[in-house]
Amino acid sequence: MEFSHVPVLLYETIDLLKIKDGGIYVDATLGGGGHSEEILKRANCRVIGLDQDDDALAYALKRLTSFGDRFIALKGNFRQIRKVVYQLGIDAVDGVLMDLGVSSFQLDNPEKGFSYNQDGPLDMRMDSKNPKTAADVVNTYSEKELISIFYEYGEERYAPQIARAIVKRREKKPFTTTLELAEEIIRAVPAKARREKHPAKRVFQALRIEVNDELGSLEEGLVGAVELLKPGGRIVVITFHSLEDRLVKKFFRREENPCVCPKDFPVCVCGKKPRLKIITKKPIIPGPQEVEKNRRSHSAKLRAAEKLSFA
Ligand SMILES: C[S@@+](CC[C@H](N)C(=O)[O-])C[C@H]1O[C@@H](n2cnc3c(N)ncnc32)[C@H](O)[C@@H]1O
Repeated sequence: MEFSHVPVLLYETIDLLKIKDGGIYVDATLGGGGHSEEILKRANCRVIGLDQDDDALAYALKRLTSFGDRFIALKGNFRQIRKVVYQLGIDAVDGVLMDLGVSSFQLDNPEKGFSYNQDGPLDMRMDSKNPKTAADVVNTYSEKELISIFYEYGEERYAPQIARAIVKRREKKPFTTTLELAEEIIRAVPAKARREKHPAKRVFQALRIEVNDELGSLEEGLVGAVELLKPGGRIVVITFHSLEDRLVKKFFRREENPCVCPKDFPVCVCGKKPRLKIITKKPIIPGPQEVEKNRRSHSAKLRAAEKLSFA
């Protein structure tokens, strides 16, 4: 299958990273290498590209081979960003980029099991070594657990109806494919919900987040990234749904203003020092032209912060 992915908010991202000669940058979500390529073109710098998907790594390696040893591709989860970079003998970097979620290549490849429009195995693992698939979640989690992940990770209002239908159906035959599940969800929701977005959209998002522990990885990845940054180094994060964006916003705010002393204390006694300065007071979003050219960019939000010199 042809690898196709249009990088989102490309020039905004590269400008915010302040790419410079001699700099070292981590593209923690390498994907098709679109952002990495632009970083490498911008200055005589180095890029460490990280991805947990073998197919993405293979494609990006081929695409960026002309940059020689300025580009290194590594397999790994960005929750271990520090460990992976330290293993290269590098103890600090000038910038980190996280362009979250899955690429168009992953979404459009039915074999990966992310699509509710095309049939494929109910998989959804970005890392094929991950032992848990979406089928495992759907066929083994209790009804209560399914309701909870559909509510929490999918913000799905019909979570109880959908979980009930899944549990009833799997008693007869476990789910194995994406369309089996999508069709069951369509049957489970009221008719009016079938007229708006695809009724399976939110449940598929929830399952993907659960299978890949996306929010847990993000929390750990952000902590690791900040520790890895040099003073003055920047972190840029592009999110695609409100759960991710909220997490990044809160993390940046906590790092900018970490004091936990009661408000009426005249001076800070908790000793927590700020480590970041937020660069984007409001998130940057794609303009209408970008959204028109690339529909998948419509929900993107970019936030950036800089590591403080004394942090
Ligand atoms: C939106 S795509 C990135 C696209 C890329 N910026 C480009 O221009 O082609 C996200 C990529 O990050 C990878 N990914 C998502 N979460 C990850 C994680 N926790 N650790 C490593 N890679 C991750 C996915 O496998 C996917 O290839």
